[in-house]
Amino acid sequence: MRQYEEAKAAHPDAILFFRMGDFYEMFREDAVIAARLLDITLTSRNKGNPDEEPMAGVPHHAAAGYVTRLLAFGHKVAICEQMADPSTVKGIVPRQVVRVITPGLVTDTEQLDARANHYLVAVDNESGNAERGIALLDLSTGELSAGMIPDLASLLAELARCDPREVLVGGGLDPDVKKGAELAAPRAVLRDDEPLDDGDVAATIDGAVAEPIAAEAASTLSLSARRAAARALRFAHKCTPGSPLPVRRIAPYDPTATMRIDETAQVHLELVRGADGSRKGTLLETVDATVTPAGARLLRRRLLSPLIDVASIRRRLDEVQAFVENPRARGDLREALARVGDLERLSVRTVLREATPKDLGALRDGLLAAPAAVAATRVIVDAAGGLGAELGLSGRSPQRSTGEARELFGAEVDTLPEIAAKLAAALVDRPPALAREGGFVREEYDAELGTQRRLARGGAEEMTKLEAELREKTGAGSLRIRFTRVFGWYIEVTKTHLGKVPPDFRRKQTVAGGERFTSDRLDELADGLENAESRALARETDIFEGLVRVVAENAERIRKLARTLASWDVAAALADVAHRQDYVRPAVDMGDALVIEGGRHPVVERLAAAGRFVPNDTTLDLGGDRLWLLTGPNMAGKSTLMRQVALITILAQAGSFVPAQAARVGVVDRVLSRVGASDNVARGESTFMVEMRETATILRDASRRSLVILDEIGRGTSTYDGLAIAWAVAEHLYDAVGCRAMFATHYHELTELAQHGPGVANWSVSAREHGGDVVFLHKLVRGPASRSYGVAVARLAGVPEPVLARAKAILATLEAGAPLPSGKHATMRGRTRQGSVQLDLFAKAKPDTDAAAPVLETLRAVEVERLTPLDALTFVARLKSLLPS
Ligand SMILES: Nc1ncnc2c1ncn2[C@@H]1O[C@H](COP(=O)(O)OP(=O)(O)OP(=O)(O)O)[C@@H](O)[C@H]1O
Repeated sequence: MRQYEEAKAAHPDAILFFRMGDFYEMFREDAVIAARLLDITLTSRNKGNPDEEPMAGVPHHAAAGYVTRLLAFGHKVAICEQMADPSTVKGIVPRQVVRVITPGLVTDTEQLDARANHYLVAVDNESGNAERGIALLDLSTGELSAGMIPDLASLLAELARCDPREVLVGGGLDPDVKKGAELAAPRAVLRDDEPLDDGDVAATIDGAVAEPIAAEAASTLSLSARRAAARALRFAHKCTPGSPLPVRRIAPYDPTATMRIDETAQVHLELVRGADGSRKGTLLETVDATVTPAGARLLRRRLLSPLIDVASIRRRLDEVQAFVENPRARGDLREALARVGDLERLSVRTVLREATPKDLGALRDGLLAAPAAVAATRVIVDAAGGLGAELGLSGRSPQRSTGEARELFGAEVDTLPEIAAKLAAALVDRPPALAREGGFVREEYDAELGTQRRLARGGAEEMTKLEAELREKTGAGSLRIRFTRVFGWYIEVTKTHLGKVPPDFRRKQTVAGGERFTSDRLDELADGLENAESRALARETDIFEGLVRVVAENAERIRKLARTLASWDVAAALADVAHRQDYVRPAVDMGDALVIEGGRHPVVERLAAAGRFVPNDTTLDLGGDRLWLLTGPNMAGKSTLMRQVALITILAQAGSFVPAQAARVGVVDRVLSRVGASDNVARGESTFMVEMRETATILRDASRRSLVILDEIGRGTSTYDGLAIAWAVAEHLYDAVGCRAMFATHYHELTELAQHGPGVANWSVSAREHGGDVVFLHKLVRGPASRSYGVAVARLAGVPEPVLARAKAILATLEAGAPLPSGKHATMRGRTRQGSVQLDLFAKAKPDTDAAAPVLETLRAVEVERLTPLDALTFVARLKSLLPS
């Protein structure tokens, strides 16, 4: 247990999987926790003795599944392995913790979602400022980026975007970060990180990786960013003590270089996760036709951080267009890529010395498929002279030159032919997942291996021959030569034939049906055979380690290839979607307009029956209509329309074609949205509180270049408050922010805002009533909605007829300005229509009105300290009497 004590002392916060033969055993508290969480039997070690203690175990070959479950509960798992074959060691087998698996540091392809990155995030807040350093590490792909985050809202947007499994916070977990992070990154385990001295930053970074990267990082990154990177690397390095981390650079991460999609907008727009947390019904699911895991991950990242640099966006669109125009190249490429697999993650596994023969086999298949992918893109380069015109509204039609196409698709792509050839020559067609049983290297690959295998095979044949010989010689028909792992080779003779056993047989064991023997000849053959087998296995292990080393040395080349293939995969996939779903290339510029002709909602159009989705034109333009007031009955399609505008913008800036007949997108820096009312019980806040908080964020963060989408602001409170807030918010967006905004509302009074100034436009989504039922046309028309059809929609929803009839009657009287059934006046709408109360919300606050003047005068004159309580009451009554009734 000394070894156990040592390993546990080094990793007190992890559950220790202590390898003993074919099992990983857990002891004490670890065993108790694991038994409870994994539903495995809790036993005890040294039962009945004073040092009896709890123990639980899992078979080593099934460990991955158990580890995954423990990680899901937020635990760390330390894997302590036997470092030598127990049969070759005298005394205690040396053991060592080779890996600590934590929720954020998973590299086993079986445990990872192939189509999403798996991040550990480190936040450095030691300065205590709102501006923090942030680092994003995906150990499974070896990517690390770091930068500065200006404020808490940006931090939460970033956490929501990358959906980390673990967040390290240096400088103390302040309650705001903790609360925000728990909501923005619900799957993450939050950890307080240890202190870090500024002087240790460079050494910590370089100590964790194979080749120094700290100096280069210092030239591009701020100290806080590097501190965050050092925290992530320090943590990861402690978890993979045996090998340097597969990180080759710290990529600068600049949140201002990409469109920020607010945490709430990500949720409301259902970009990558739907309401139920899955991919179902999301934008990602609709446009993700990638065929490689790395391509899927890249597309996901691109959708969550669209670009704002026009040239880069056009470059991506050029790639997509090239594949739209070359369906054959697209098809060939996708066919080749489908065989490529996950080169990125597999190469990282070789660097971490975690690769299995199966992984090497997959790498081989991927590398062998790469040249066909390159050849497919060559077709595009060759056809480049004749590439067509840019579509969309820009009116330009640039002819792409061969040079540009060559630049797009890389003049030279290194497909590592020598590594592919080596792996192809060495490995069998389908290598097994476990290295220790051998059988994955081709016999022809290595002379020594060939010799030993032949000897082993020869030995096995000799055994068969010997068995036949002995049977014949002794006349014992039931004589068998057998092998078991524990017992080795033996000759078994059943009871009936024992009399025929020759004298040179030596008895080894008595079993139920007979006796087991050995002989000199059998021993000699068995030795030869075992020797040959173990030599063959040793040789194979050497070859395997050599191959892993060679691949690891070339990991950076493989990753470069993987990145190229991933970006082609994304372009070809988007082209495929564009082709199938009839998307067009958007024109993207730095203008102020967002012009969509015949736009469709990418997700809703797929769910609608074929041909039933109604396209709509929308133009938001800082020089024209920039604030849309959208009215229309429930279920008319207001939310759908607004989301469609946001999604088309996001798709365009992510570099995708868009679901429209034509589109021009003047770059948007942020998409901010507040859609629908949702309770946030976790935050302990009411619907209205959440709504106002989100609205506050929008008003604070929106810039002139932002796109703001507000759906039914103010609905969570009383009508007057709600309308007043909605009105003021719309005004602020118009006057102070001056951005492009869409505002859907059921407050018909709000449509009067159109008189506020140029650029405020009323639109409505039309519906028709037909025999008491409402028919949704889903078509946008200029002007406010004429009425709201609430009662008709209620009928659609199955509200009983008597209730509907009563509602209709009340509505009619209200609209005529009559009081409520209780006798009191209630609605704003009725009175406004009659003109009896005109809302004058735009009027600036007026100075004291004439009516209030006597009240104020009286108030000013009173000497408060001379009033008795009774006087005070009388005084209030007098004040009241001075006010006009
Ligand atoms: N352009 C369209 N073409 C066809 N069907 C549409 C269209 N727009 C919306 N729909 C359908 O109408 C349904 C209701 O749309 P949506 O939720 O956008 O309405 P809404 O006006 O926002 O309603 P509410 O005011 O009740 O929130 C959608 O689920 C969709 O199926």
